[in-house]
Amino acid sequence: MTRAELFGQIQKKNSFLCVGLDTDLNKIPKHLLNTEDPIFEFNKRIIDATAQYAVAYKPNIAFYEAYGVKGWQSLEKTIAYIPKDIFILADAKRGDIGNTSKMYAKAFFENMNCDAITVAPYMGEDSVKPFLEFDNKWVILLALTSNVGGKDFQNLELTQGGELYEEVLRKSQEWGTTDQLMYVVGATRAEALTNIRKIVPDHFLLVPGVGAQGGSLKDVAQHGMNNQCGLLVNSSRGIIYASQDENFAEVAEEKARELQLEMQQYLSEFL
Ligand SMILES: O=C(O)c1cc(=O)[nH]c(=O)n1[C@@H]1O[C@H](COP(=O)(O)O)[C@@H](O)[C@H]1O
Repeated sequence: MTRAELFGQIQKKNSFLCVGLDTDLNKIPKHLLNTEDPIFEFNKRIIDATAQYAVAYKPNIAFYEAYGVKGWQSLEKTIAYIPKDIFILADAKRGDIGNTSKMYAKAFFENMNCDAITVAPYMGEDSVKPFLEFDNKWVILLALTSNVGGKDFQNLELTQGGELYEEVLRKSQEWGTTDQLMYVVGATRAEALTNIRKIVPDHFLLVPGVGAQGGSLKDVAQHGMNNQCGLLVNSSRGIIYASQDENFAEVAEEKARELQLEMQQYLSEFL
C-alpha cells in the first residue's frame, strides 16, 4: 500500500487505529475452542466487528508460530480475510545478515502479501536493505520501544552525543524513503515524541502501548501527529480481550469505536 492510500484511509475513516491480532488460545472465549480453526474464527469475528474503525491490522507472528503449522494456516487465512483496503502489518521483528533477511522479506511480502513488517535495526544497514527492495512495502524499524527494558540499550548515551535510538532514527533515513520506512515508538514513551519529530518529521510512526500498557492516546496525538497524521496507534489486548465472553466481538467493536472517536477529535484538533 502506498503512503497516499494509507493517508486516504485515515481521512476516510477518521481513524489511525491499528488493531493488534495477538490471538491466544488461552484467552479467546471457550465456546470457540470447539470450532475447526479457533484462532481464525476469533480473528474473523474481531475483523468483522472492527474493520469500519481500523486502518490497519497487526497480527503478531509469535502468537501464530507458537501453534506450528496450524498457527501458520490460521495466519494465512486471517491475512486473506482482511479487507483489501486495510493495511496489514506483520509484527515479526526480524533482521539478519542480508542473505537471510531477503528470505524473511519474501516470506512476509510475497508469500503472505503483508504491507509491512517490523524489523530490529541492531544488525545495521545490510540487514534492513533487503526488506526495502519491494515496491509499496514498508519496513517498520524498532526505535523506542514501549517495554521497560527498552531503556537498557535504546537510551544509552553515545560518545559522539545523543542516545542510541536517536542514531537509529538518523542513520536509517539514509537507507530508504518516507514512503518505505516507519518507526516504532511506544505510547509509554510519548514524552520523547517531540524530540523524535525533530529527527523524523515526515515518517509514519507505529505506536503500540495504548490500552493494556497504559499509554495515553492524547499525548501520542498531541506530540506525534504530523501533517499527514503520521501515526498508526495499535491496541491489541485492550480491544480483542475486552470481553472474554460470548459477546467479545460486540465489546471489541465498542472499544474500537471509542478509540476511533477519540482519534477523530485529535485529527480535527491537531492535523
Ligand atoms: O512492534 C510492536 O508492535 C511493539 C513494539 C513495542 O515497543 N511494544 C509493543 O507492545 N509492541 C507490540 O504491540 C502489541 C501491544 O499489545 P497490547 O499491549 O496488548 O496492546 C504487542 O503485539 C507487542 O508485541
